[in-house]
Amino acid sequence: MSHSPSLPDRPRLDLDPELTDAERVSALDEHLAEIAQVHDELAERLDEAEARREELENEAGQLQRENETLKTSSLYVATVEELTDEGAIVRQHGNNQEVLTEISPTIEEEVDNGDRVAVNDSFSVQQTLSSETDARAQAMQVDTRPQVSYGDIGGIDDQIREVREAVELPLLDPERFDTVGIEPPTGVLLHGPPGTGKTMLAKAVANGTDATFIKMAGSELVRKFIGEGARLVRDLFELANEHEPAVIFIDELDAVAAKRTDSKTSGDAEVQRTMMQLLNEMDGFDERGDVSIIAATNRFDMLDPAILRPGRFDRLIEVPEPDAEGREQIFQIHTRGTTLADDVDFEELAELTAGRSGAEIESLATEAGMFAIRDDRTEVRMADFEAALEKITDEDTAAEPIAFH
Ligand SMILES: Nc1ncnc2c1ncn2[C@@H]1O[C@H](COP(=O)(O)OP(=O)(O)OP(=O)(O)O)[C@@H](O)[C@H]1O
Repeated sequence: MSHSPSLPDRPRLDLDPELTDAERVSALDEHLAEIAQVHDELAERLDEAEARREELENEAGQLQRENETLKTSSLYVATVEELTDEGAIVRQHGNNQEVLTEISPTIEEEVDNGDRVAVNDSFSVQQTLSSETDARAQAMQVDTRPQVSYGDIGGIDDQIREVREAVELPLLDPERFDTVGIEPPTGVLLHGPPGTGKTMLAKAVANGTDATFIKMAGSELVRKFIGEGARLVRDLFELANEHEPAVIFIDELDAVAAKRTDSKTSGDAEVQRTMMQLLNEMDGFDERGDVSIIAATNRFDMLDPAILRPGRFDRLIEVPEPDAEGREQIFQIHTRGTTLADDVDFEELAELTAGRSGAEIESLATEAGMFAIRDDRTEVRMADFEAALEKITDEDTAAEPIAFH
């Protein structure tokens, strides 16, 4: 197809006034023929242009559709294992498949080993994932100055003492262990029902030793960051080293360290890999500096005994539901900033809340405050606590038929 930009010249007609009629007619005929020719030529050009327009329209439509599918089709998340001359080796999360693939030229420069990237159906790397979506940032919560102190925790004084012995002493006074000739515990495992202050305790230890608190939730490792568990565990210990002194807190340890089952599903294999990485990190713990490891679980019975061997989580501390005295203390702690009426009796409230955890007592105190606010009062009365307790008990009954006491 020709696309010559210039159009044929417009035929000109110069009639000599001296011409005879016959000559004039023949000149006009000739001119008409020229015009007809230019017309044909232009008509042909127009056809060509129309055809070209149609072709371009089709092309545009196709690109538009491709663009839409690219935008709407899901991309898979993978990690770049290695950049080679032949392309990038990426490992897809979820199924752990390793593939040799190419990187889209527009982002070739940005991609590095270890990056999280998005790949399309044919595994070609389409984009690198920004730091906001970076699993490391999402999976770990770093608090350089946790605000919890031992005085904020009620009813578990023995546990506080035990944790301090196991974690603070080796950090603050390592010679004492040397002198007696014993190894300080490697990891402390807090176990007990939910909401009893295990996380608080780990934060308070970090606060008490001026250490950075780094938390990772075991359940998220296996649910949200499938395929990345082992790498994240390695990152966790690396991060702790960078932030020395640091307290590593692994919540819901049972999610990554459950007893081995016979099933050979890939999910299980993935959890196993994560646990192996954790065991490796803990076994290499001697060379580590001022890093303490604390873990928590509500499902002690589910733990793989391998994780409890000496040199791993070798200090077990049970954090039970608070007793009456503990509940009274927790009421006091969570109403420190509250204006209380004289009739508020924590001893009685403690009796009324048998079986409740610290977390539940905290929400009870908040709920009681809400009753006072609704009633336009500035002080919270005993009746507000009672109403709050009733509300919470009703909610429990609605949520599950077997309620607390
Ligand atoms: N012993 C306690 N003293 C004071 N407050 C407590 C106590 N236990 C729990 N709380 C309150 O409940 C909240 C939740 O507690 P925390 O997260 O420490 O519980 P946990 O044992 O780690 O729970 P889970 O097992 O569900 O992670 C705390 O922020 C705190 O306000």
